[in-house]
Amino acid sequence: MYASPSKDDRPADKPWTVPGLAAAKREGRKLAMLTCYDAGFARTLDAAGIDLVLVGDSLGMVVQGRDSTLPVTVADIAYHTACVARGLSRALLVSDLPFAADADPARALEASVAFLQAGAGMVKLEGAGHKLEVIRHLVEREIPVCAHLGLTPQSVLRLGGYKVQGRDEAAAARLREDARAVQAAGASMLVLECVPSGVAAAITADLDIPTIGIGAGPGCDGQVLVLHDMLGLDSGHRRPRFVKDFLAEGGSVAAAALAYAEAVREGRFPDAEHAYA
Ligand SMILES: Nc1nc(=O)c2c([nH]1)NC[C@@H]1CN(c3ccc(C(=O)N[C@@H](CCC(=O)O)C(=O)O)cc3)CN21
Ligand SMILES: CC(C)C(=O)C(=O)O
Repeated sequence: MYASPSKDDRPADKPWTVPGLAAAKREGRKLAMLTCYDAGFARTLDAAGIDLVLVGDSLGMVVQGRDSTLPVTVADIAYHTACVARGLSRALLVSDLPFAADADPARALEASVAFLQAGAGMVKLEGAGHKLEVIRHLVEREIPVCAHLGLTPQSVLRLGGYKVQGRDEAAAARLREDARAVQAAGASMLVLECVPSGVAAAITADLDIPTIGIGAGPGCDGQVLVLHDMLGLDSGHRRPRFVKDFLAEGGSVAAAALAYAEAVREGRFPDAEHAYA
């Protein structure tokens, strides 16, 4: 028997699709995203209503204990993508192209195919510039792409540390141009990391694709945090301003994920204390 549609059919209970993300933005529904690296946490986050999970190259730091994301390989991300995929039934799985795997279109395609075949629904890559060609190459070959601008951790050697980006007017204008360019290249979503709240809000208003902030203020269409950070684990370095421990108030991993999802949806996270002015 087919269930008839009713007011009780919440679209939030259906698996997320790429078109669903753009619809969420149009309808003003905020997206809650967390990183995740294994099936056990994936099941818990999925059940708590987390919309998107990211197998981020942050796994190099929080899982492997390295001091940057640069040593992470395509095989590492593919392995964790397969693990996470087995734990999900509703959340959309995004996998990070690690350092240099997106250096040219052919390499990026090969890695992205491996991630989609392991269960990802989208791949993420850092930057604009020559990466625009990579985005177009992937999107033309039916691979949904999430772009990532602002603080791009794979640029840590050039940047000299993990610092807020787009602080002066010229840098903010460049960031806004890059954001328009990744959308024009075909990106379906955009992560904005460590940018002043006003700049992120302006970019969010400029674009039709959802923006997902981390240290980018409350004006984005969604938020992401590293799982270990929102569970209060010691990351081995100074805790960034945007990190909030949701386990402290939740009392369990499931409650922490639920509290995070609700705080994002209701616009209570991030507040000014967890953003850059
Ligand atoms: N555990 C963890 N959480 C993350 O969010 C994260 C990683 N690892 N690894 C990869 C990158 C590195 N990230 C970081 C790391 C440090 C800061 C940080 O301390 N930022 C300063 C900004 C200072 C400024 O420029 O004003 C801060 O005080 O928040 C930000 C992002 C984000 N990503
Ligand atoms: C922090 C998020 C956005 C990320 O890129 C990662 O986990 O690698």
